[in-house]
Amino acid sequence: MTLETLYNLIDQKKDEFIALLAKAVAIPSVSADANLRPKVYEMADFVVDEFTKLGAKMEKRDIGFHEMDGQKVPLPPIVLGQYGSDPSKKTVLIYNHFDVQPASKSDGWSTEPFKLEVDNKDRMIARGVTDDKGPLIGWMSAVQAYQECGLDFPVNLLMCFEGMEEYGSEGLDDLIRAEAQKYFAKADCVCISDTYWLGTKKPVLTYGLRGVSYFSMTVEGPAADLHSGVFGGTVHEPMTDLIAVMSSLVKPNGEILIPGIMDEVAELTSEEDRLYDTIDYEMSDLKNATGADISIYSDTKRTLQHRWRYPTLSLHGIEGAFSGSGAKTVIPAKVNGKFSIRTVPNMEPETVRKLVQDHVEKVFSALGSKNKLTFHALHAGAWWSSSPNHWHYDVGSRATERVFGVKPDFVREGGSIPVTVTFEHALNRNVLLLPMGRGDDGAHSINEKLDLDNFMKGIKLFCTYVHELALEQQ
Ligand SMILES: NCC(=O)N[C@@H](Cc1c[nH]cn1)C(=O)O
Ligand SMILES: [Zn+2]
Ligand SMILES: [Zn+2]
Repeated sequence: MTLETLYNLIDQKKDEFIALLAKAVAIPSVSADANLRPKVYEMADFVVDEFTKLGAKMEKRDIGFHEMDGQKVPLPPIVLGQYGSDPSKKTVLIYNHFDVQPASKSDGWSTEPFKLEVDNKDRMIARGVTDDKGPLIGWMSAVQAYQECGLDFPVNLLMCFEGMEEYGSEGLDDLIRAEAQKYFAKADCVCISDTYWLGTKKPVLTYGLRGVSYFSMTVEGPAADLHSGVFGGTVHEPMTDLIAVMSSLVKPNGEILIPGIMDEVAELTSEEDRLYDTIDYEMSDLKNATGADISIYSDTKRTLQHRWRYPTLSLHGIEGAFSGSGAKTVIPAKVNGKFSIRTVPNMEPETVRKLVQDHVEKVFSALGSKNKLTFHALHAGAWWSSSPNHWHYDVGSRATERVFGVKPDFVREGGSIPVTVTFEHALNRNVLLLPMGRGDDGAHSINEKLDLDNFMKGIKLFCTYVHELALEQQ
C-alpha cells in the first residue's frame, strides 16, 4: 500500500520532476573546463538549496586547490548532507556527482546540450541527464515523494556529492578518509547511482568497476608553428614524433603494446569464465549502443571480458594539432597527446605509471628526434571488485524486482568511479551500485539521453530501495 501510494504520487509529479532535472542540466558544470569552473560552484549551490528546501542539513566543504593547465586552481566544494538522524533507523550514505563531461553543439549534438529536450521516443536529451544529474535529481524526487505522501522516510540519509568526478575526483579521497569515523560514522551501507544497465531492457546491479590512469605527453620543438612548404623535411616535426609514440601504445585490435602491462592482470579462472555464459547481453546491444557494426570480437563472452576484466588503452585527443576545416599547411610547434588505460585487478597505479612512462620515453628516444618530450601522469583512480553475495545486494535486488517485475542481473562495468573503493575501505561498509539509466544512454557522447521511463522508475526504485532497506533484518 505504502509503495503504491508513492508510485501514484511520483506519476502525478512527472512534469515537476522533469522540470527540476531541466534546471540542473541547464547549469553547464563541466569540471574539465577551467572557464566553466564557476558553473560547478553554481551546481553545488543548486544541490545545497534543493536539499535544504526538503529539510536536509547541507554544508559545503572546501577541499583546497589542484593544478590545471599549469595553474593552481581552487577545487569545487564537496557537498555533504544529512536527512534524518533517528537512531532506530538504518543510515545509508548516498554518493552522486554534479559535474559533467564537456559538450558543445558543434560536436554533433542534434539539440543544445545544456537544454533538456524530450524527443518523440520519450527520451530526455541533454549533457549529464544520465551521468549523473538524473540519479541525483532522482534522490531529491524520492525524498519529496515520501514527504508529499505524508510518509515517514524509512532510513536516515547521509549525502556526499562531488563536482570533480569527471576529472578524477581530486581531493575527495582525503575528505572521505578524514570523515569516515566522523560525518560518515553512522552509515550502515553506501549506495552509488552512477552506472548503467548493460543493455536496454533488463535492470542490473553492478559489483565491479575498472580503474582509470590518465596520461598525456607534450612534444615541442620549434619556437612557433612553421610553414610546411618552407620547413617540411628539414626539421623534426613534433606531430610526427607524437603520432609515432602514440602508435606504439596500442594496436587497432585493442592489444596493448606496452611491455609488462598484461603481466599485472589477474588470471581468468574457469569459475569466473563461466559467469559470462549467463549474462543477458547480445552483440546487437553493442551495435545499437555504438550506432555501428564495429565490434572487435564476434561473441559476447570475449566482448564482456574485454569490457570488464581486461585493461584497455584508448587514445583521446591531441591538443595543439590543426583541427579546423580547410587545408592549413602548418607544422604545429607544440602538441599534447592524451590517452588513458582502464585498469583491472591486480594492476597498481604506480606500477602502471612506471611501465607507461618508461615505454613512452624509450620509444621517443629511439626516434632520434631533437624535439623535447614531457610525460604527464594526470590522475589515477583504482579499480573496484566486490561480491554481490551480501544482504545489501539482496535489498537492491528485491527493490529492483518490485519496480521492474524482473530480478536484476549482477554485472561489472568497464567505466570507473574512483571513490567507490575509498568508501568501501575507509568506512568498511558494503557499497551497492544501483543504476538508473540504460546501456545505450551515450554518457560522455553526443546526444546523451535518459529514457523518461528509466527516470520515473528510477525514482520509484530509490523509494523502494529505502523501504526495503528499513525492512532488512541486519
Ligand atoms: N559515470 C562514471 C564515469 O563516467 N566516470 C568517469 C571517471 C573519470 C575519470 N577520469 C575521467 N573520468 C569515467 O570515465 O569512467
Ligand atoms: Zn558519472
Ligand atoms: Zn561520466
